Amino acid sequence: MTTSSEDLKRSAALAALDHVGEGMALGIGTGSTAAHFVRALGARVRDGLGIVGVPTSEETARLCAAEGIPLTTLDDTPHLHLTVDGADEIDPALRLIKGGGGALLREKIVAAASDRMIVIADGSKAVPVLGTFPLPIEVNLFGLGATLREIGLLSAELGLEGPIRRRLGRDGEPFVTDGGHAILDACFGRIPDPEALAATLNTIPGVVEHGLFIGLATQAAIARTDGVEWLPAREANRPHGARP
Ligand SMILES: O=C(CO)[C@H](O)[C@H](O)COP(=O)(O)O
Repeated sequence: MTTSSEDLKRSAALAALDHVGEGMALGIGTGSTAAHFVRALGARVRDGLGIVGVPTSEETARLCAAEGIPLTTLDDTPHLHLTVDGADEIDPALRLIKGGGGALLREKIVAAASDRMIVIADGSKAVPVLGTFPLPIEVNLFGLGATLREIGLLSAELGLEGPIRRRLGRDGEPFVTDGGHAILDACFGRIPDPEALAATLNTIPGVVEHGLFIGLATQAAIARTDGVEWLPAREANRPHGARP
């Protein structure tokens, strides 16, 4: 019997669900893998599990509502126990590229508000070096051309070259995030020093956020045909608010 990629995503989601307990405040991720988690969590909630969730996108909020998962906001619940989310790439140090679904800003805010972040993914997302997946960068619509130029110039100083394109939606129109911003997809290829690139992007005024998640994931559940591999690069329970 063959195992489909959806089966693997579901296996990773179910492995993460084992870490959810009564009374938890959860960050709930976005994307097709996170959707498996939402559906499995919904079934547990209907069986009586008491949790509240903060969704990382309008799409996830709609799915949670359909599953009967009680939702809250970071205004009412600013400290979360655990976030479960997918990723586009995961390296051995648990550094991530996220934002393939365009939700990276809320995903990063929610992950940063959480004691722990479990990344769920099928094996295709585990890479030795980040960068094959184009890096999503959320930018303000004002000054978009100038921001794009600045990203190109500063990343070239780090030895990173390649096209940077404004993302289009399925309808061919420019993609707009839940926060009303644009996404640029930077096709740099290998990113040997993600910390340096993150620090550089953080200095560019029009950049709202970027898809490099560094020091946020505490564990990853990577589902392969022979089972779920956990990457515990660091033990869970990063002190709240402490980031390297
Ligand atoms: O970062 C994300 C959305 O912004 C997703 O978690 C990431 O794109 C993975 O999605 P999928 O599980 O559908 O492959």
